Amino acid sequence: MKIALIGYGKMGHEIEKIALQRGHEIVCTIDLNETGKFDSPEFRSAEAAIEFTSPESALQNYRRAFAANVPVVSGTTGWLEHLNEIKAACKNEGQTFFYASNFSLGVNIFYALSNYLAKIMSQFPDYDVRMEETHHIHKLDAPSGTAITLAEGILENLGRKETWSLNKAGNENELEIKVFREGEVPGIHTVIYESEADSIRITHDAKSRKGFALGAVLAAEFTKGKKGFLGMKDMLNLHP
Ligand SMILES: NC(=O)C1=CN([C@@H]2O[C@H](COP(=O)(O)OP(=O)(O)OC[C@H]3O[C@@H](n4cnc5c(N)ncnc54)[C@H](O)[C@@H]3O)[C@@H](O)[C@H]2O)C=CC1
Ligand SMILES: O=C(O)C1=N[C@H](C(=O)O)C[C@H](O)C1
Repeated sequence: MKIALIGYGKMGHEIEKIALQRGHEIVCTIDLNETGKFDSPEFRSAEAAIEFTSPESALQNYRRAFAANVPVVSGTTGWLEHLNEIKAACKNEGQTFFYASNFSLGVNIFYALSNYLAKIMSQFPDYDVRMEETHHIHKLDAPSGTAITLAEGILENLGRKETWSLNKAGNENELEIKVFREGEVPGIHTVIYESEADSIRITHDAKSRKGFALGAVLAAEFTKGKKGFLGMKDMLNLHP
């Protein structure tokens, strides 16, 4: 497949390695201040563009790729206030867009496990729930996109928390997400249920960025011949 990379940072480089190993061709890379490349024949020839940039630039990148009729796979976090605009572009303009807050298989299994645990815990109000996430010091957004997806699943399935809050314990209707930034940590997410008697913790600990990158390349392969807004639920049959 002909793949373009929008964002040639930590994830862009990791994705390039996996894409080449899987026999794909990288036809174009676009990083900061290279927007002219969106109009190039190389970019226009891409069968999918994989976008990992920054919260502020993601939306513009999607629009530019759509203008060239190139399907987009994106993992950039922190831009979801514009989600409806992108869903509308898929529906009304026939664009293809695949989004995941986390592309790794392990985290998507973890989402399903956490949703199931929350459903069980809806019957046991003696347990309070909180979350923790740890990432490298370069990360721009907090909490992580993964933590927000986990929190949304818990709110939906637990039924006794109304919203999540960042680093703010105390209000019993709020699910606290505690954020840590340390060294070069690729990503650790923990969900903790605690009663007076005991605690139950489930953790996903990424060993590297390989799992995220493989998932993004698999998603690009999955978009072939498809239109509309796609996600991991479409690619994997994991979420209850
Ligand atoms: N969904 C997932 O599975 C994962 C998501 N991420 C997310 O992906 C994003 C990028 O992560 P990293 O690669 O670690 O960051 P990074 O900072 O290493 O790389 C981002 C790259 O995008 C470039 N960039 C910034 N603005 C741009 C623009 N307007 N056009 C083109 N390029 C631009 C930067 O110069 C940089 O090279 C973050 O939002 C992060 O949270 C990261 C890992 C996994
Ligand atoms: O910025 C990162 O590195 C990561 N970002 C994603 C997120 O915000 O959840 C996914 C992963 O945890 C790594």
